[in-house]
Amino acid sequence: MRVALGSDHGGYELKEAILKHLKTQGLEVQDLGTHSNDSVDYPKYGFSVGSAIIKGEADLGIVICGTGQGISMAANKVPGIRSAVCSETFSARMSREHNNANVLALGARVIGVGLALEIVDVFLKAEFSGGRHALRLKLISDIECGEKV
Ligand SMILES: O=C(CO)[C@H](O)[C@H](O)COP(=O)(O)O
Repeated sequence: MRVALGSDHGGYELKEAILKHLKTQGLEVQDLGTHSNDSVDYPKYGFSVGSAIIKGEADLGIVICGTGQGISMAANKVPGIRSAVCSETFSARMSREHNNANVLALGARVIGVGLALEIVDVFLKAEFSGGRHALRLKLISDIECGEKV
């Protein structure tokens, strides 16, 4: 599995911990920045991760900022991206099983590293259930195309 990672300065240290964690699991990880604690603008990193997935360069993405909210909003503006902010493992699993989320968003100022790594593991392991959920995702996609649902 190929995973794209991105964060702003608020998420930089957690991104580094996740990068190390995923590499020890033998996953192919693309680090799209940021690369220091210097202040940057999170939309750029949400866009980079979302674009990598849509271009087929990564299977799933993980984005991190202070709260996870802003970078998730930015990633969700890339058509085809379904980014879910998760602060516990249940939502992380359901975001894959029911919503086929392709990006996990974390708030480095919200949760600690230990919980974040557990959430990452659950998210990457879970699989989309399909069935009735696929129809609902089609409706989300219709909204994205400007259709009324
Ligand atoms: O959480 C975030 C966006 O949702 C950002 O990380 C946060 O807004 C950055 O704040 P500051 O510039 O004060 O470090």
